[in-house]
Amino acid sequence: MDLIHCCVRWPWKNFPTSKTSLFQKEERLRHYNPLPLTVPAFSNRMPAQCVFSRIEGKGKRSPPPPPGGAPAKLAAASPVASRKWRSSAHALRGAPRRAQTPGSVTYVQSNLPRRPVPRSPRLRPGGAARAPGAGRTARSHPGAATCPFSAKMALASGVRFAPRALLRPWSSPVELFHHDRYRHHEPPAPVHYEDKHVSVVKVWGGTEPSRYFLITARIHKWPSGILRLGGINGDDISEAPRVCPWARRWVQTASAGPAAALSTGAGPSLPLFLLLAEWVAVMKLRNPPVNALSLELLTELVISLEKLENDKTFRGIILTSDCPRVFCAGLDLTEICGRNPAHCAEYWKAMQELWLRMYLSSLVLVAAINGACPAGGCIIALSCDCRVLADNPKYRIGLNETLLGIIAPFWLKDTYVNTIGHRASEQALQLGSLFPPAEALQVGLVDQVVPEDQVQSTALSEMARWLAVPDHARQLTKNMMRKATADRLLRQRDADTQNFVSFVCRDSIQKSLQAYLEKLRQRKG
Ligand SMILES: CCCCC/C=C\C/C=C\CC/C=C/CC(=O)SCCNC(=O)CCNC(=O)[C@H](O)C(C)(C)COP(=O)(O)OP(=O)(O)OC[C@H]1O[C@@H](n2cnc3c(N)ncnc32)[C@H](O)[C@@H]1OP(=O)(O)O
Repeated sequence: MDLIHCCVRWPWKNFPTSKTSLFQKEERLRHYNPLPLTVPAFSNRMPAQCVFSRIEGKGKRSPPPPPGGAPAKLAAASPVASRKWRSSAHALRGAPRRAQTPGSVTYVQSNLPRRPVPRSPRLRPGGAARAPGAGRTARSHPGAATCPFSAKMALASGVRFAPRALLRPWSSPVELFHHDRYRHHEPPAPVHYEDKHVSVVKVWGGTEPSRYFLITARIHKWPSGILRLGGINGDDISEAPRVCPWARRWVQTASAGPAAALSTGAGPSLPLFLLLAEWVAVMKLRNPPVNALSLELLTELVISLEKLENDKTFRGIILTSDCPRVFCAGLDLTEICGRNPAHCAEYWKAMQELWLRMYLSSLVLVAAINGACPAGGCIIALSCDCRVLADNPKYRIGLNETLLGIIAPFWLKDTYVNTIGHRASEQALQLGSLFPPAEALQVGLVDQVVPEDQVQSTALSEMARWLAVPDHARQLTKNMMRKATADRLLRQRDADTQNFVSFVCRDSIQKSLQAYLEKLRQRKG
């Protein structure tokens, strides 16, 4: 199994959601206006703050990433993830750290007006419809006067209350544009910002209500012309890891291009545009040939889930397969065929544990089902919050236990019933139905069926949709919906294990499992 971490542009996590907190924040900022704002600490929670800053004059080489914290946690979770984190973190850290050289950075910050200001910042895209008073309120602080970029952008976009927008170090007019759009459920539209240093050529919104987007910008006098600053809209997930490295690339380009000035201290300074990154883990099941749930894979999954749950950097996991044509073949029959009862018991406990963790996970789990998904594979998918299935008639999904001569335990049945209802489950379970995509969609087993090459990007869009909901409300609701089902297993876990062991260890069941495995092997030949 592989963990790949990608950034989803997600600025809301630390955004004050309640009116009170937003108001308090504003009040605090209005009366206490320390200048310059301190460079935000590089925290575990937010690997990259959206900093709207400008580097001026001499810069120092960026220091190494901090010890401990998120890198250490990630290192424990996955060396790959850790490497990726470190490289991106390093890149993202580079600029703000350089900026910490006294006097070398100016946070874009405006004089805060003493007069009351509208509480809800509204942005009007296109720049034409400037909000009344925007010109008066969006004056920059003298320290920021050398950086007209942000103020101009804010003005062009018609920010009603630019100072507040600019004071939030993780915010920018571009983000606010999207927040606002989102709140008003309007489709995103391209915007255009101009500055003598940078034009943000286009902000590509995801289809509403997703809010990740990419920004294309032109850095004037920049040899490479248009530069993609970040975003993943419409990209295949396999490209998602590029989202973080954009910052690294940008910084690298910066030191190679005209902005070599940054390191030499000569030449013009350039605005630096860092985007907030939050993290969605992409878990790829990789247990060839068919991702059968071996004891090892189950254990890996449980451990990874626990680590991701505990690492508050993550809000969601996209679960998909690295094996061609198969999402997950369900229980590894070799783990319960010809094995002793103790092994079967250990195996079943691991299966229970995985289901419990997934079913009650506080993270958003999206299954990107890019292959066949029978039996236990279907249960893995049903434990997620949302399922996107590739439109291929060979990729069938369902609980086919009866066809193997075995019986789905009550909690598998409950999961099925909770998803597709009682009557449909009754029929499908008895018949051991495996549904092709169109039927799976019709019966409600999956939420979307899309062409195979769009499974990952659709999963990402779905993820954005689910992450749009405040975590606490979504988590409590999930718990409310699922707890009773999970509790039922928790109450009878030992009995369920005993049932399983005594059932699969019966001679007759062992024989039918053997015969089934044999059939699978022969089918290949
Ligand atoms: C009243 C008392 C009640 C008590 C109740 C208590 C407990 C209940 C008891 C039991 C409940 C158990 C719940 C079970 C849920 C399950 O998950 S059972 C597993 C069901 N899985 C399947 O049926 C899937 C079978 N596989 C396939 O259909 C196909 O392999 C595939 C996934 C569609 C892929 O097809 P493809 O053509 O690509 O591959 P091959 O078929 O050629 O297979 C390649 C290779 O892999 C082996 N293999 C396939 N599936 C499994 C598997 N599940 N486990 C182990 N090995 C598998 C296959 O044999 C081939 O092997 P090779 O020839 O050696 O290469």
